Amino acid sequence: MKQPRVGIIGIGQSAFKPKRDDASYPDLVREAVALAMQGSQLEFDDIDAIVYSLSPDAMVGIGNAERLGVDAVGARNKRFLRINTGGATGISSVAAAYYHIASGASDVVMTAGADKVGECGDSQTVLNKIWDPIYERPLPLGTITMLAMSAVRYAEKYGMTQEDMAAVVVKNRYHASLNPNAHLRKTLTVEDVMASRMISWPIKLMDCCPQSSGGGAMILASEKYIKDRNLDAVWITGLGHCSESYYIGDRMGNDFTADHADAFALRRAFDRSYKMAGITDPQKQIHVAELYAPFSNTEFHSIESAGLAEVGTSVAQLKEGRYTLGGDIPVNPSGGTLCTNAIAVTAMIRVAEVALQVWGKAGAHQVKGAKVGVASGNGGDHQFFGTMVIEA
Ligand SMILES: CC(=O)SCCNC(=O)CCNC(=O)[C@H](O)C(C)(C)COP(=O)(O)OP(=O)(O)OC[C@H]1O[C@@H](n2cnc3c(N)ncnc32)[C@H](O)[C@@H]1OP(=O)(O)O
Repeated sequence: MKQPRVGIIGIGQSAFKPKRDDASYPDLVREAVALAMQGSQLEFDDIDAIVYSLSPDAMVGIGNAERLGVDAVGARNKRFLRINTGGATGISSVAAAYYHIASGASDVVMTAGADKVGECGDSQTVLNKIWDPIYERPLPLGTITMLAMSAVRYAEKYGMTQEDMAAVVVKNRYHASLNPNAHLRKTLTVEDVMASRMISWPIKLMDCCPQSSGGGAMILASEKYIKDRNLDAVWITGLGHCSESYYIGDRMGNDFTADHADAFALRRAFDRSYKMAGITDPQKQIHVAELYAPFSNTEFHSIESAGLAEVGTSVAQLKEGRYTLGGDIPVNPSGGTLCTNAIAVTAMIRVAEVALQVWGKAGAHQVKGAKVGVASGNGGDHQFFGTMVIEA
């Protein structure tokens, strides 16, 4: 039986900034919701259910902040569900909205959220609390030290250098310079990145994503609803998830369950969404990718997990320009997570940006002729992964 499709009919995203002193947390959610509503030709009463995208709420400084979100999204008397899979929260939320519709429970679902990472004090101190208090927290682990270990391992296995990592930053900053919503928009050279201060070897300041504040929202609807009203839409044709062990110590060494260099669980999530979408040769069938990569080194294993390069070959291909706008398969044409990271909605923005690309609405960072794209999200201690194929 042919599965009914789920379409994306509205997208709203803030201009992401280091701080949004002008807007409270629910104001930021509302800002994105209003933008998504504007694009969708719908009224609030048309929305059946809300999926609320909220990762660890210590970032926004309000415990169980989804309670505040109910009014911000107009959810009174509606179905309401909070999702949290760390950095993957945004793509998990779009997936939960998809499942509401695919199950037949709802016709029109909104997913929305916001984050104020730039206003949380010190994200690394907050994020350290996600690790086991006895075995891993005291190392000390933060997202940067965790993914620095991944960088060391990837460099050891495949020969990546710090200059190669810098080349990812140069590409993404160029892309972000074309995206008015991106947080870090200044273009850089490899030398600029190399000269920036060391944070956790080999990751330097410019190899890091920033701490961003802003909101995101998307509206999804059933194929029947869209066709009956002759609405404009792009389509989610594949989605996949996979999770990994909590203990990162179990992902290293000679007897590993999964090597921290390679993001095997992410690869499985891509395989699942490609199978559903009928993608058999991603390098030929995917025109654009928005891959969740918060630190420069992680873009390489994300590209390889997405099947856009053989394992260990993405460094060379990136340097040849294959993933830059104008190249064969542009990766993160929005500037990606490396230039903007409001954690609760970052993975939603990956999906939204791919949707805008295949819709032909991405503005100055549009990939010419893009009709099929893929998005991903990573969260927890590199533990939860989600992927999605979007088609025009
Ligand atoms: C699943 C996931 O998403 S994992 C990722 C989750 N997110 C994170 O882990 C956030 C990672 N980033 C950070 O923690 C911080 O940005 C850090 C540690 C890299 C830097 O923070 P700090 O040392 O406190 O820098 P601080 O905020 O004081 O800023 C100092 C300067 O560096 C700049 N800066 C801060 N972060 C970055 C960055 N990532 N890249 C480039 N410049 C930056 C600031 O704009 C500021 O510039 P200015 O002096 O010209 O105004």
